Amino acid sequence: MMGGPGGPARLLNTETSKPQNLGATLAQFGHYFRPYWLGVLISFSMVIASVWTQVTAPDLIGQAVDCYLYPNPANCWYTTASLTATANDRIAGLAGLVGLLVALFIAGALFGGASFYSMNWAGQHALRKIREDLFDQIHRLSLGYYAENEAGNIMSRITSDTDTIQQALGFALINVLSGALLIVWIVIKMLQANVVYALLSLSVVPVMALATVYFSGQARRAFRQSRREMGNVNAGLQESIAGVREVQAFNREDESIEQFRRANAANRDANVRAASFTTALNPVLEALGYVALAIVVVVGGLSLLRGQPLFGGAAISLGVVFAFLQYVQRFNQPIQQLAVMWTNVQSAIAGGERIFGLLEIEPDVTDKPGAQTMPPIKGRVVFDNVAFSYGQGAGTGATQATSGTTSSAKPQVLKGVSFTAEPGQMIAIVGPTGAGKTTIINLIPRFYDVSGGAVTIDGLDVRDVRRDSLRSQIGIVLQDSFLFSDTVMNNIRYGRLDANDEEVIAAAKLASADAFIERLPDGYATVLGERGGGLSQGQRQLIAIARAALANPHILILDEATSSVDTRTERLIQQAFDQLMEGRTSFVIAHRLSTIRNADQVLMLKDGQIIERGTHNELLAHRGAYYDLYMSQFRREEEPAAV
Ligand SMILES: Nc1ncnc2c1ncn2[C@@H]1O[C@H](COP(=O)(O)OP(=O)(O)OP(=O)(O)O)[C@@H](O)[C@H]1O
Repeated sequence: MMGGPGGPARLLNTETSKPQNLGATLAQFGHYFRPYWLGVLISFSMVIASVWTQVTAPDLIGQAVDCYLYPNPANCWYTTASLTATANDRIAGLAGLVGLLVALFIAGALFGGASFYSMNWAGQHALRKIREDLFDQIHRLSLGYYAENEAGNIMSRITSDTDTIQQALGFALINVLSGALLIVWIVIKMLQANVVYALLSLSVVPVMALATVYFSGQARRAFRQSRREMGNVNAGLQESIAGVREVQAFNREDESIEQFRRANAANRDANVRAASFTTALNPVLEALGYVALAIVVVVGGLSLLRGQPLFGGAAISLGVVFAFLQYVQRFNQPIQQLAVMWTNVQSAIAGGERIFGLLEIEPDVTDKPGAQTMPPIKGRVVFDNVAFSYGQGAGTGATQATSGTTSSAKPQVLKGVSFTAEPGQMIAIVGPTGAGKTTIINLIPRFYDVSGGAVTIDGLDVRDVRRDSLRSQIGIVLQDSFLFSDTVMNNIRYGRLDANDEEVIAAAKLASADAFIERLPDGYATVLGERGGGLSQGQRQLIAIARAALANPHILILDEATSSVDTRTERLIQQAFDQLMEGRTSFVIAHRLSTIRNADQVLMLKDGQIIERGTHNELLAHRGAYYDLYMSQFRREEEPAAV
């Protein structure tokens, strides 16, 4: 639950101590942009062209003054017009220059538009690939990863972090690039025009830079915090929705709402903080911009009035003062933009870091290079001295590495488990809660890898075969199998996607699910609610059995429901299980006496070890732990039969 031990607080730490490697993150972005290099190249070229129009315009405005309005041949390079040119000639020349300026502005706007368009094109393509890779990675990560990381946080990476990147690629990056280029280019132009005047005009720049670094640094920190809090808000939301039954059953609505409110308030505070820094920067830079303008006017005006340059250096013309006014004005705008947009780019980089961090996690269960395809399974399953502890794989290890915690020795959940299931046998696994029953069945389809020993099927170690070829031959029916919000037909078809309607219905009949499905409002076309809402638990299990039957697996794994369903449904489920298990090697976490009686072998598990094994009758005769379990748990089931 939110705020509980090992909950979002742990993730918050994970994020805080994560190394921030700008170079590596940029390299990753580069990797995704490489296929769209042409779009990026066009975009960058358009940025250069657009900035060129912006630095050329002040020159032309200066020339309008020096050549036509207040002619000064020494500074007029645009035309050979002399001081004696008539007013009409000067007006005509000025009109031509204005026409050129208009053309320059139009070209600048077109270049600017083209740069945004091509960057967006490349960005959207790269982002699509990033999303696809994320989605693939979600499926590659092992169950161990999901046991340690909240779904809400993972969703936040996929949705809000990619959104941040999208915004940055959409406009912030181009603004930052063109702003930076414009500033450098203007500085060079100013220095070329008049070094002393340029240095005086630029004297506020260090103050601007300091203000920018301070405010954007603070904003970046606040943005980071805000994104982390957003992850917590999402995790809380997701948990509350998924666990709504428990929340209501235990009257924990107030606590749940309060915890959510706290995470939400922390997110709000972080956002307000981020906003206050980004908005405070603008007025500060604007004020400094006016100071720069005042310096240009005062220094330029005094030099012109005195007819000699102040502080030495080359003489200044009125055209140069006009050009400098333009330069300084143009200079202010991108510096403000740069600072604000840079925080956007920074938050995108931070989002990228988190996304690439997720993409870089090596799943702890992967196919070996050159792993072979599992041949059709005959069904001999051997556990050979299997040991297992949770949280030892590479994927979960990576999480620990990023959280900075040292991995302590994990308790062994299975110790020296050995047994053999012959083809077609039914193995019932019994034992107290937490004994390791689920863990054993999780090792057969290789949801986790053993820490010691080996699990082999028909003599092949499950680690040596491709997981898809292994899992496609194993059917699993859990107590609460996941049903999708789709039709009943498609939910069953999930077991084998190429099955036709007749095959689906045949599987439903085998699972004794056909009768109740036919009674649903739209029969097989009935759309189920999320997680199979609208159906009883027994009905959901019957659909899950039909799904497994359709897959026609060689090995079956069944987790019998502990909660009681009505006797009729119970009988149906039992029949369905029996039908399904026929001729297949089956492993059943057994909660019903009838299942255990039918089992070829009963494995009695305690604290991760098999403490007794044999058939039901053999174990009863042994009068050990199984006998005690039988007396306390199963005897009741037998009594009515005995009457
Ligand atoms: N993902 C996990 N990470 C860490 N420990 C786990 C994880 N899953 C289970 N465990 C621990 O492993 C032990 C065995 O759990 P397992 O689920 O196999 O027991 P079980 O016999 O199936 O219990 P039950 O009958 O209650 O389902 C327990 O102590 C449990 O706390």
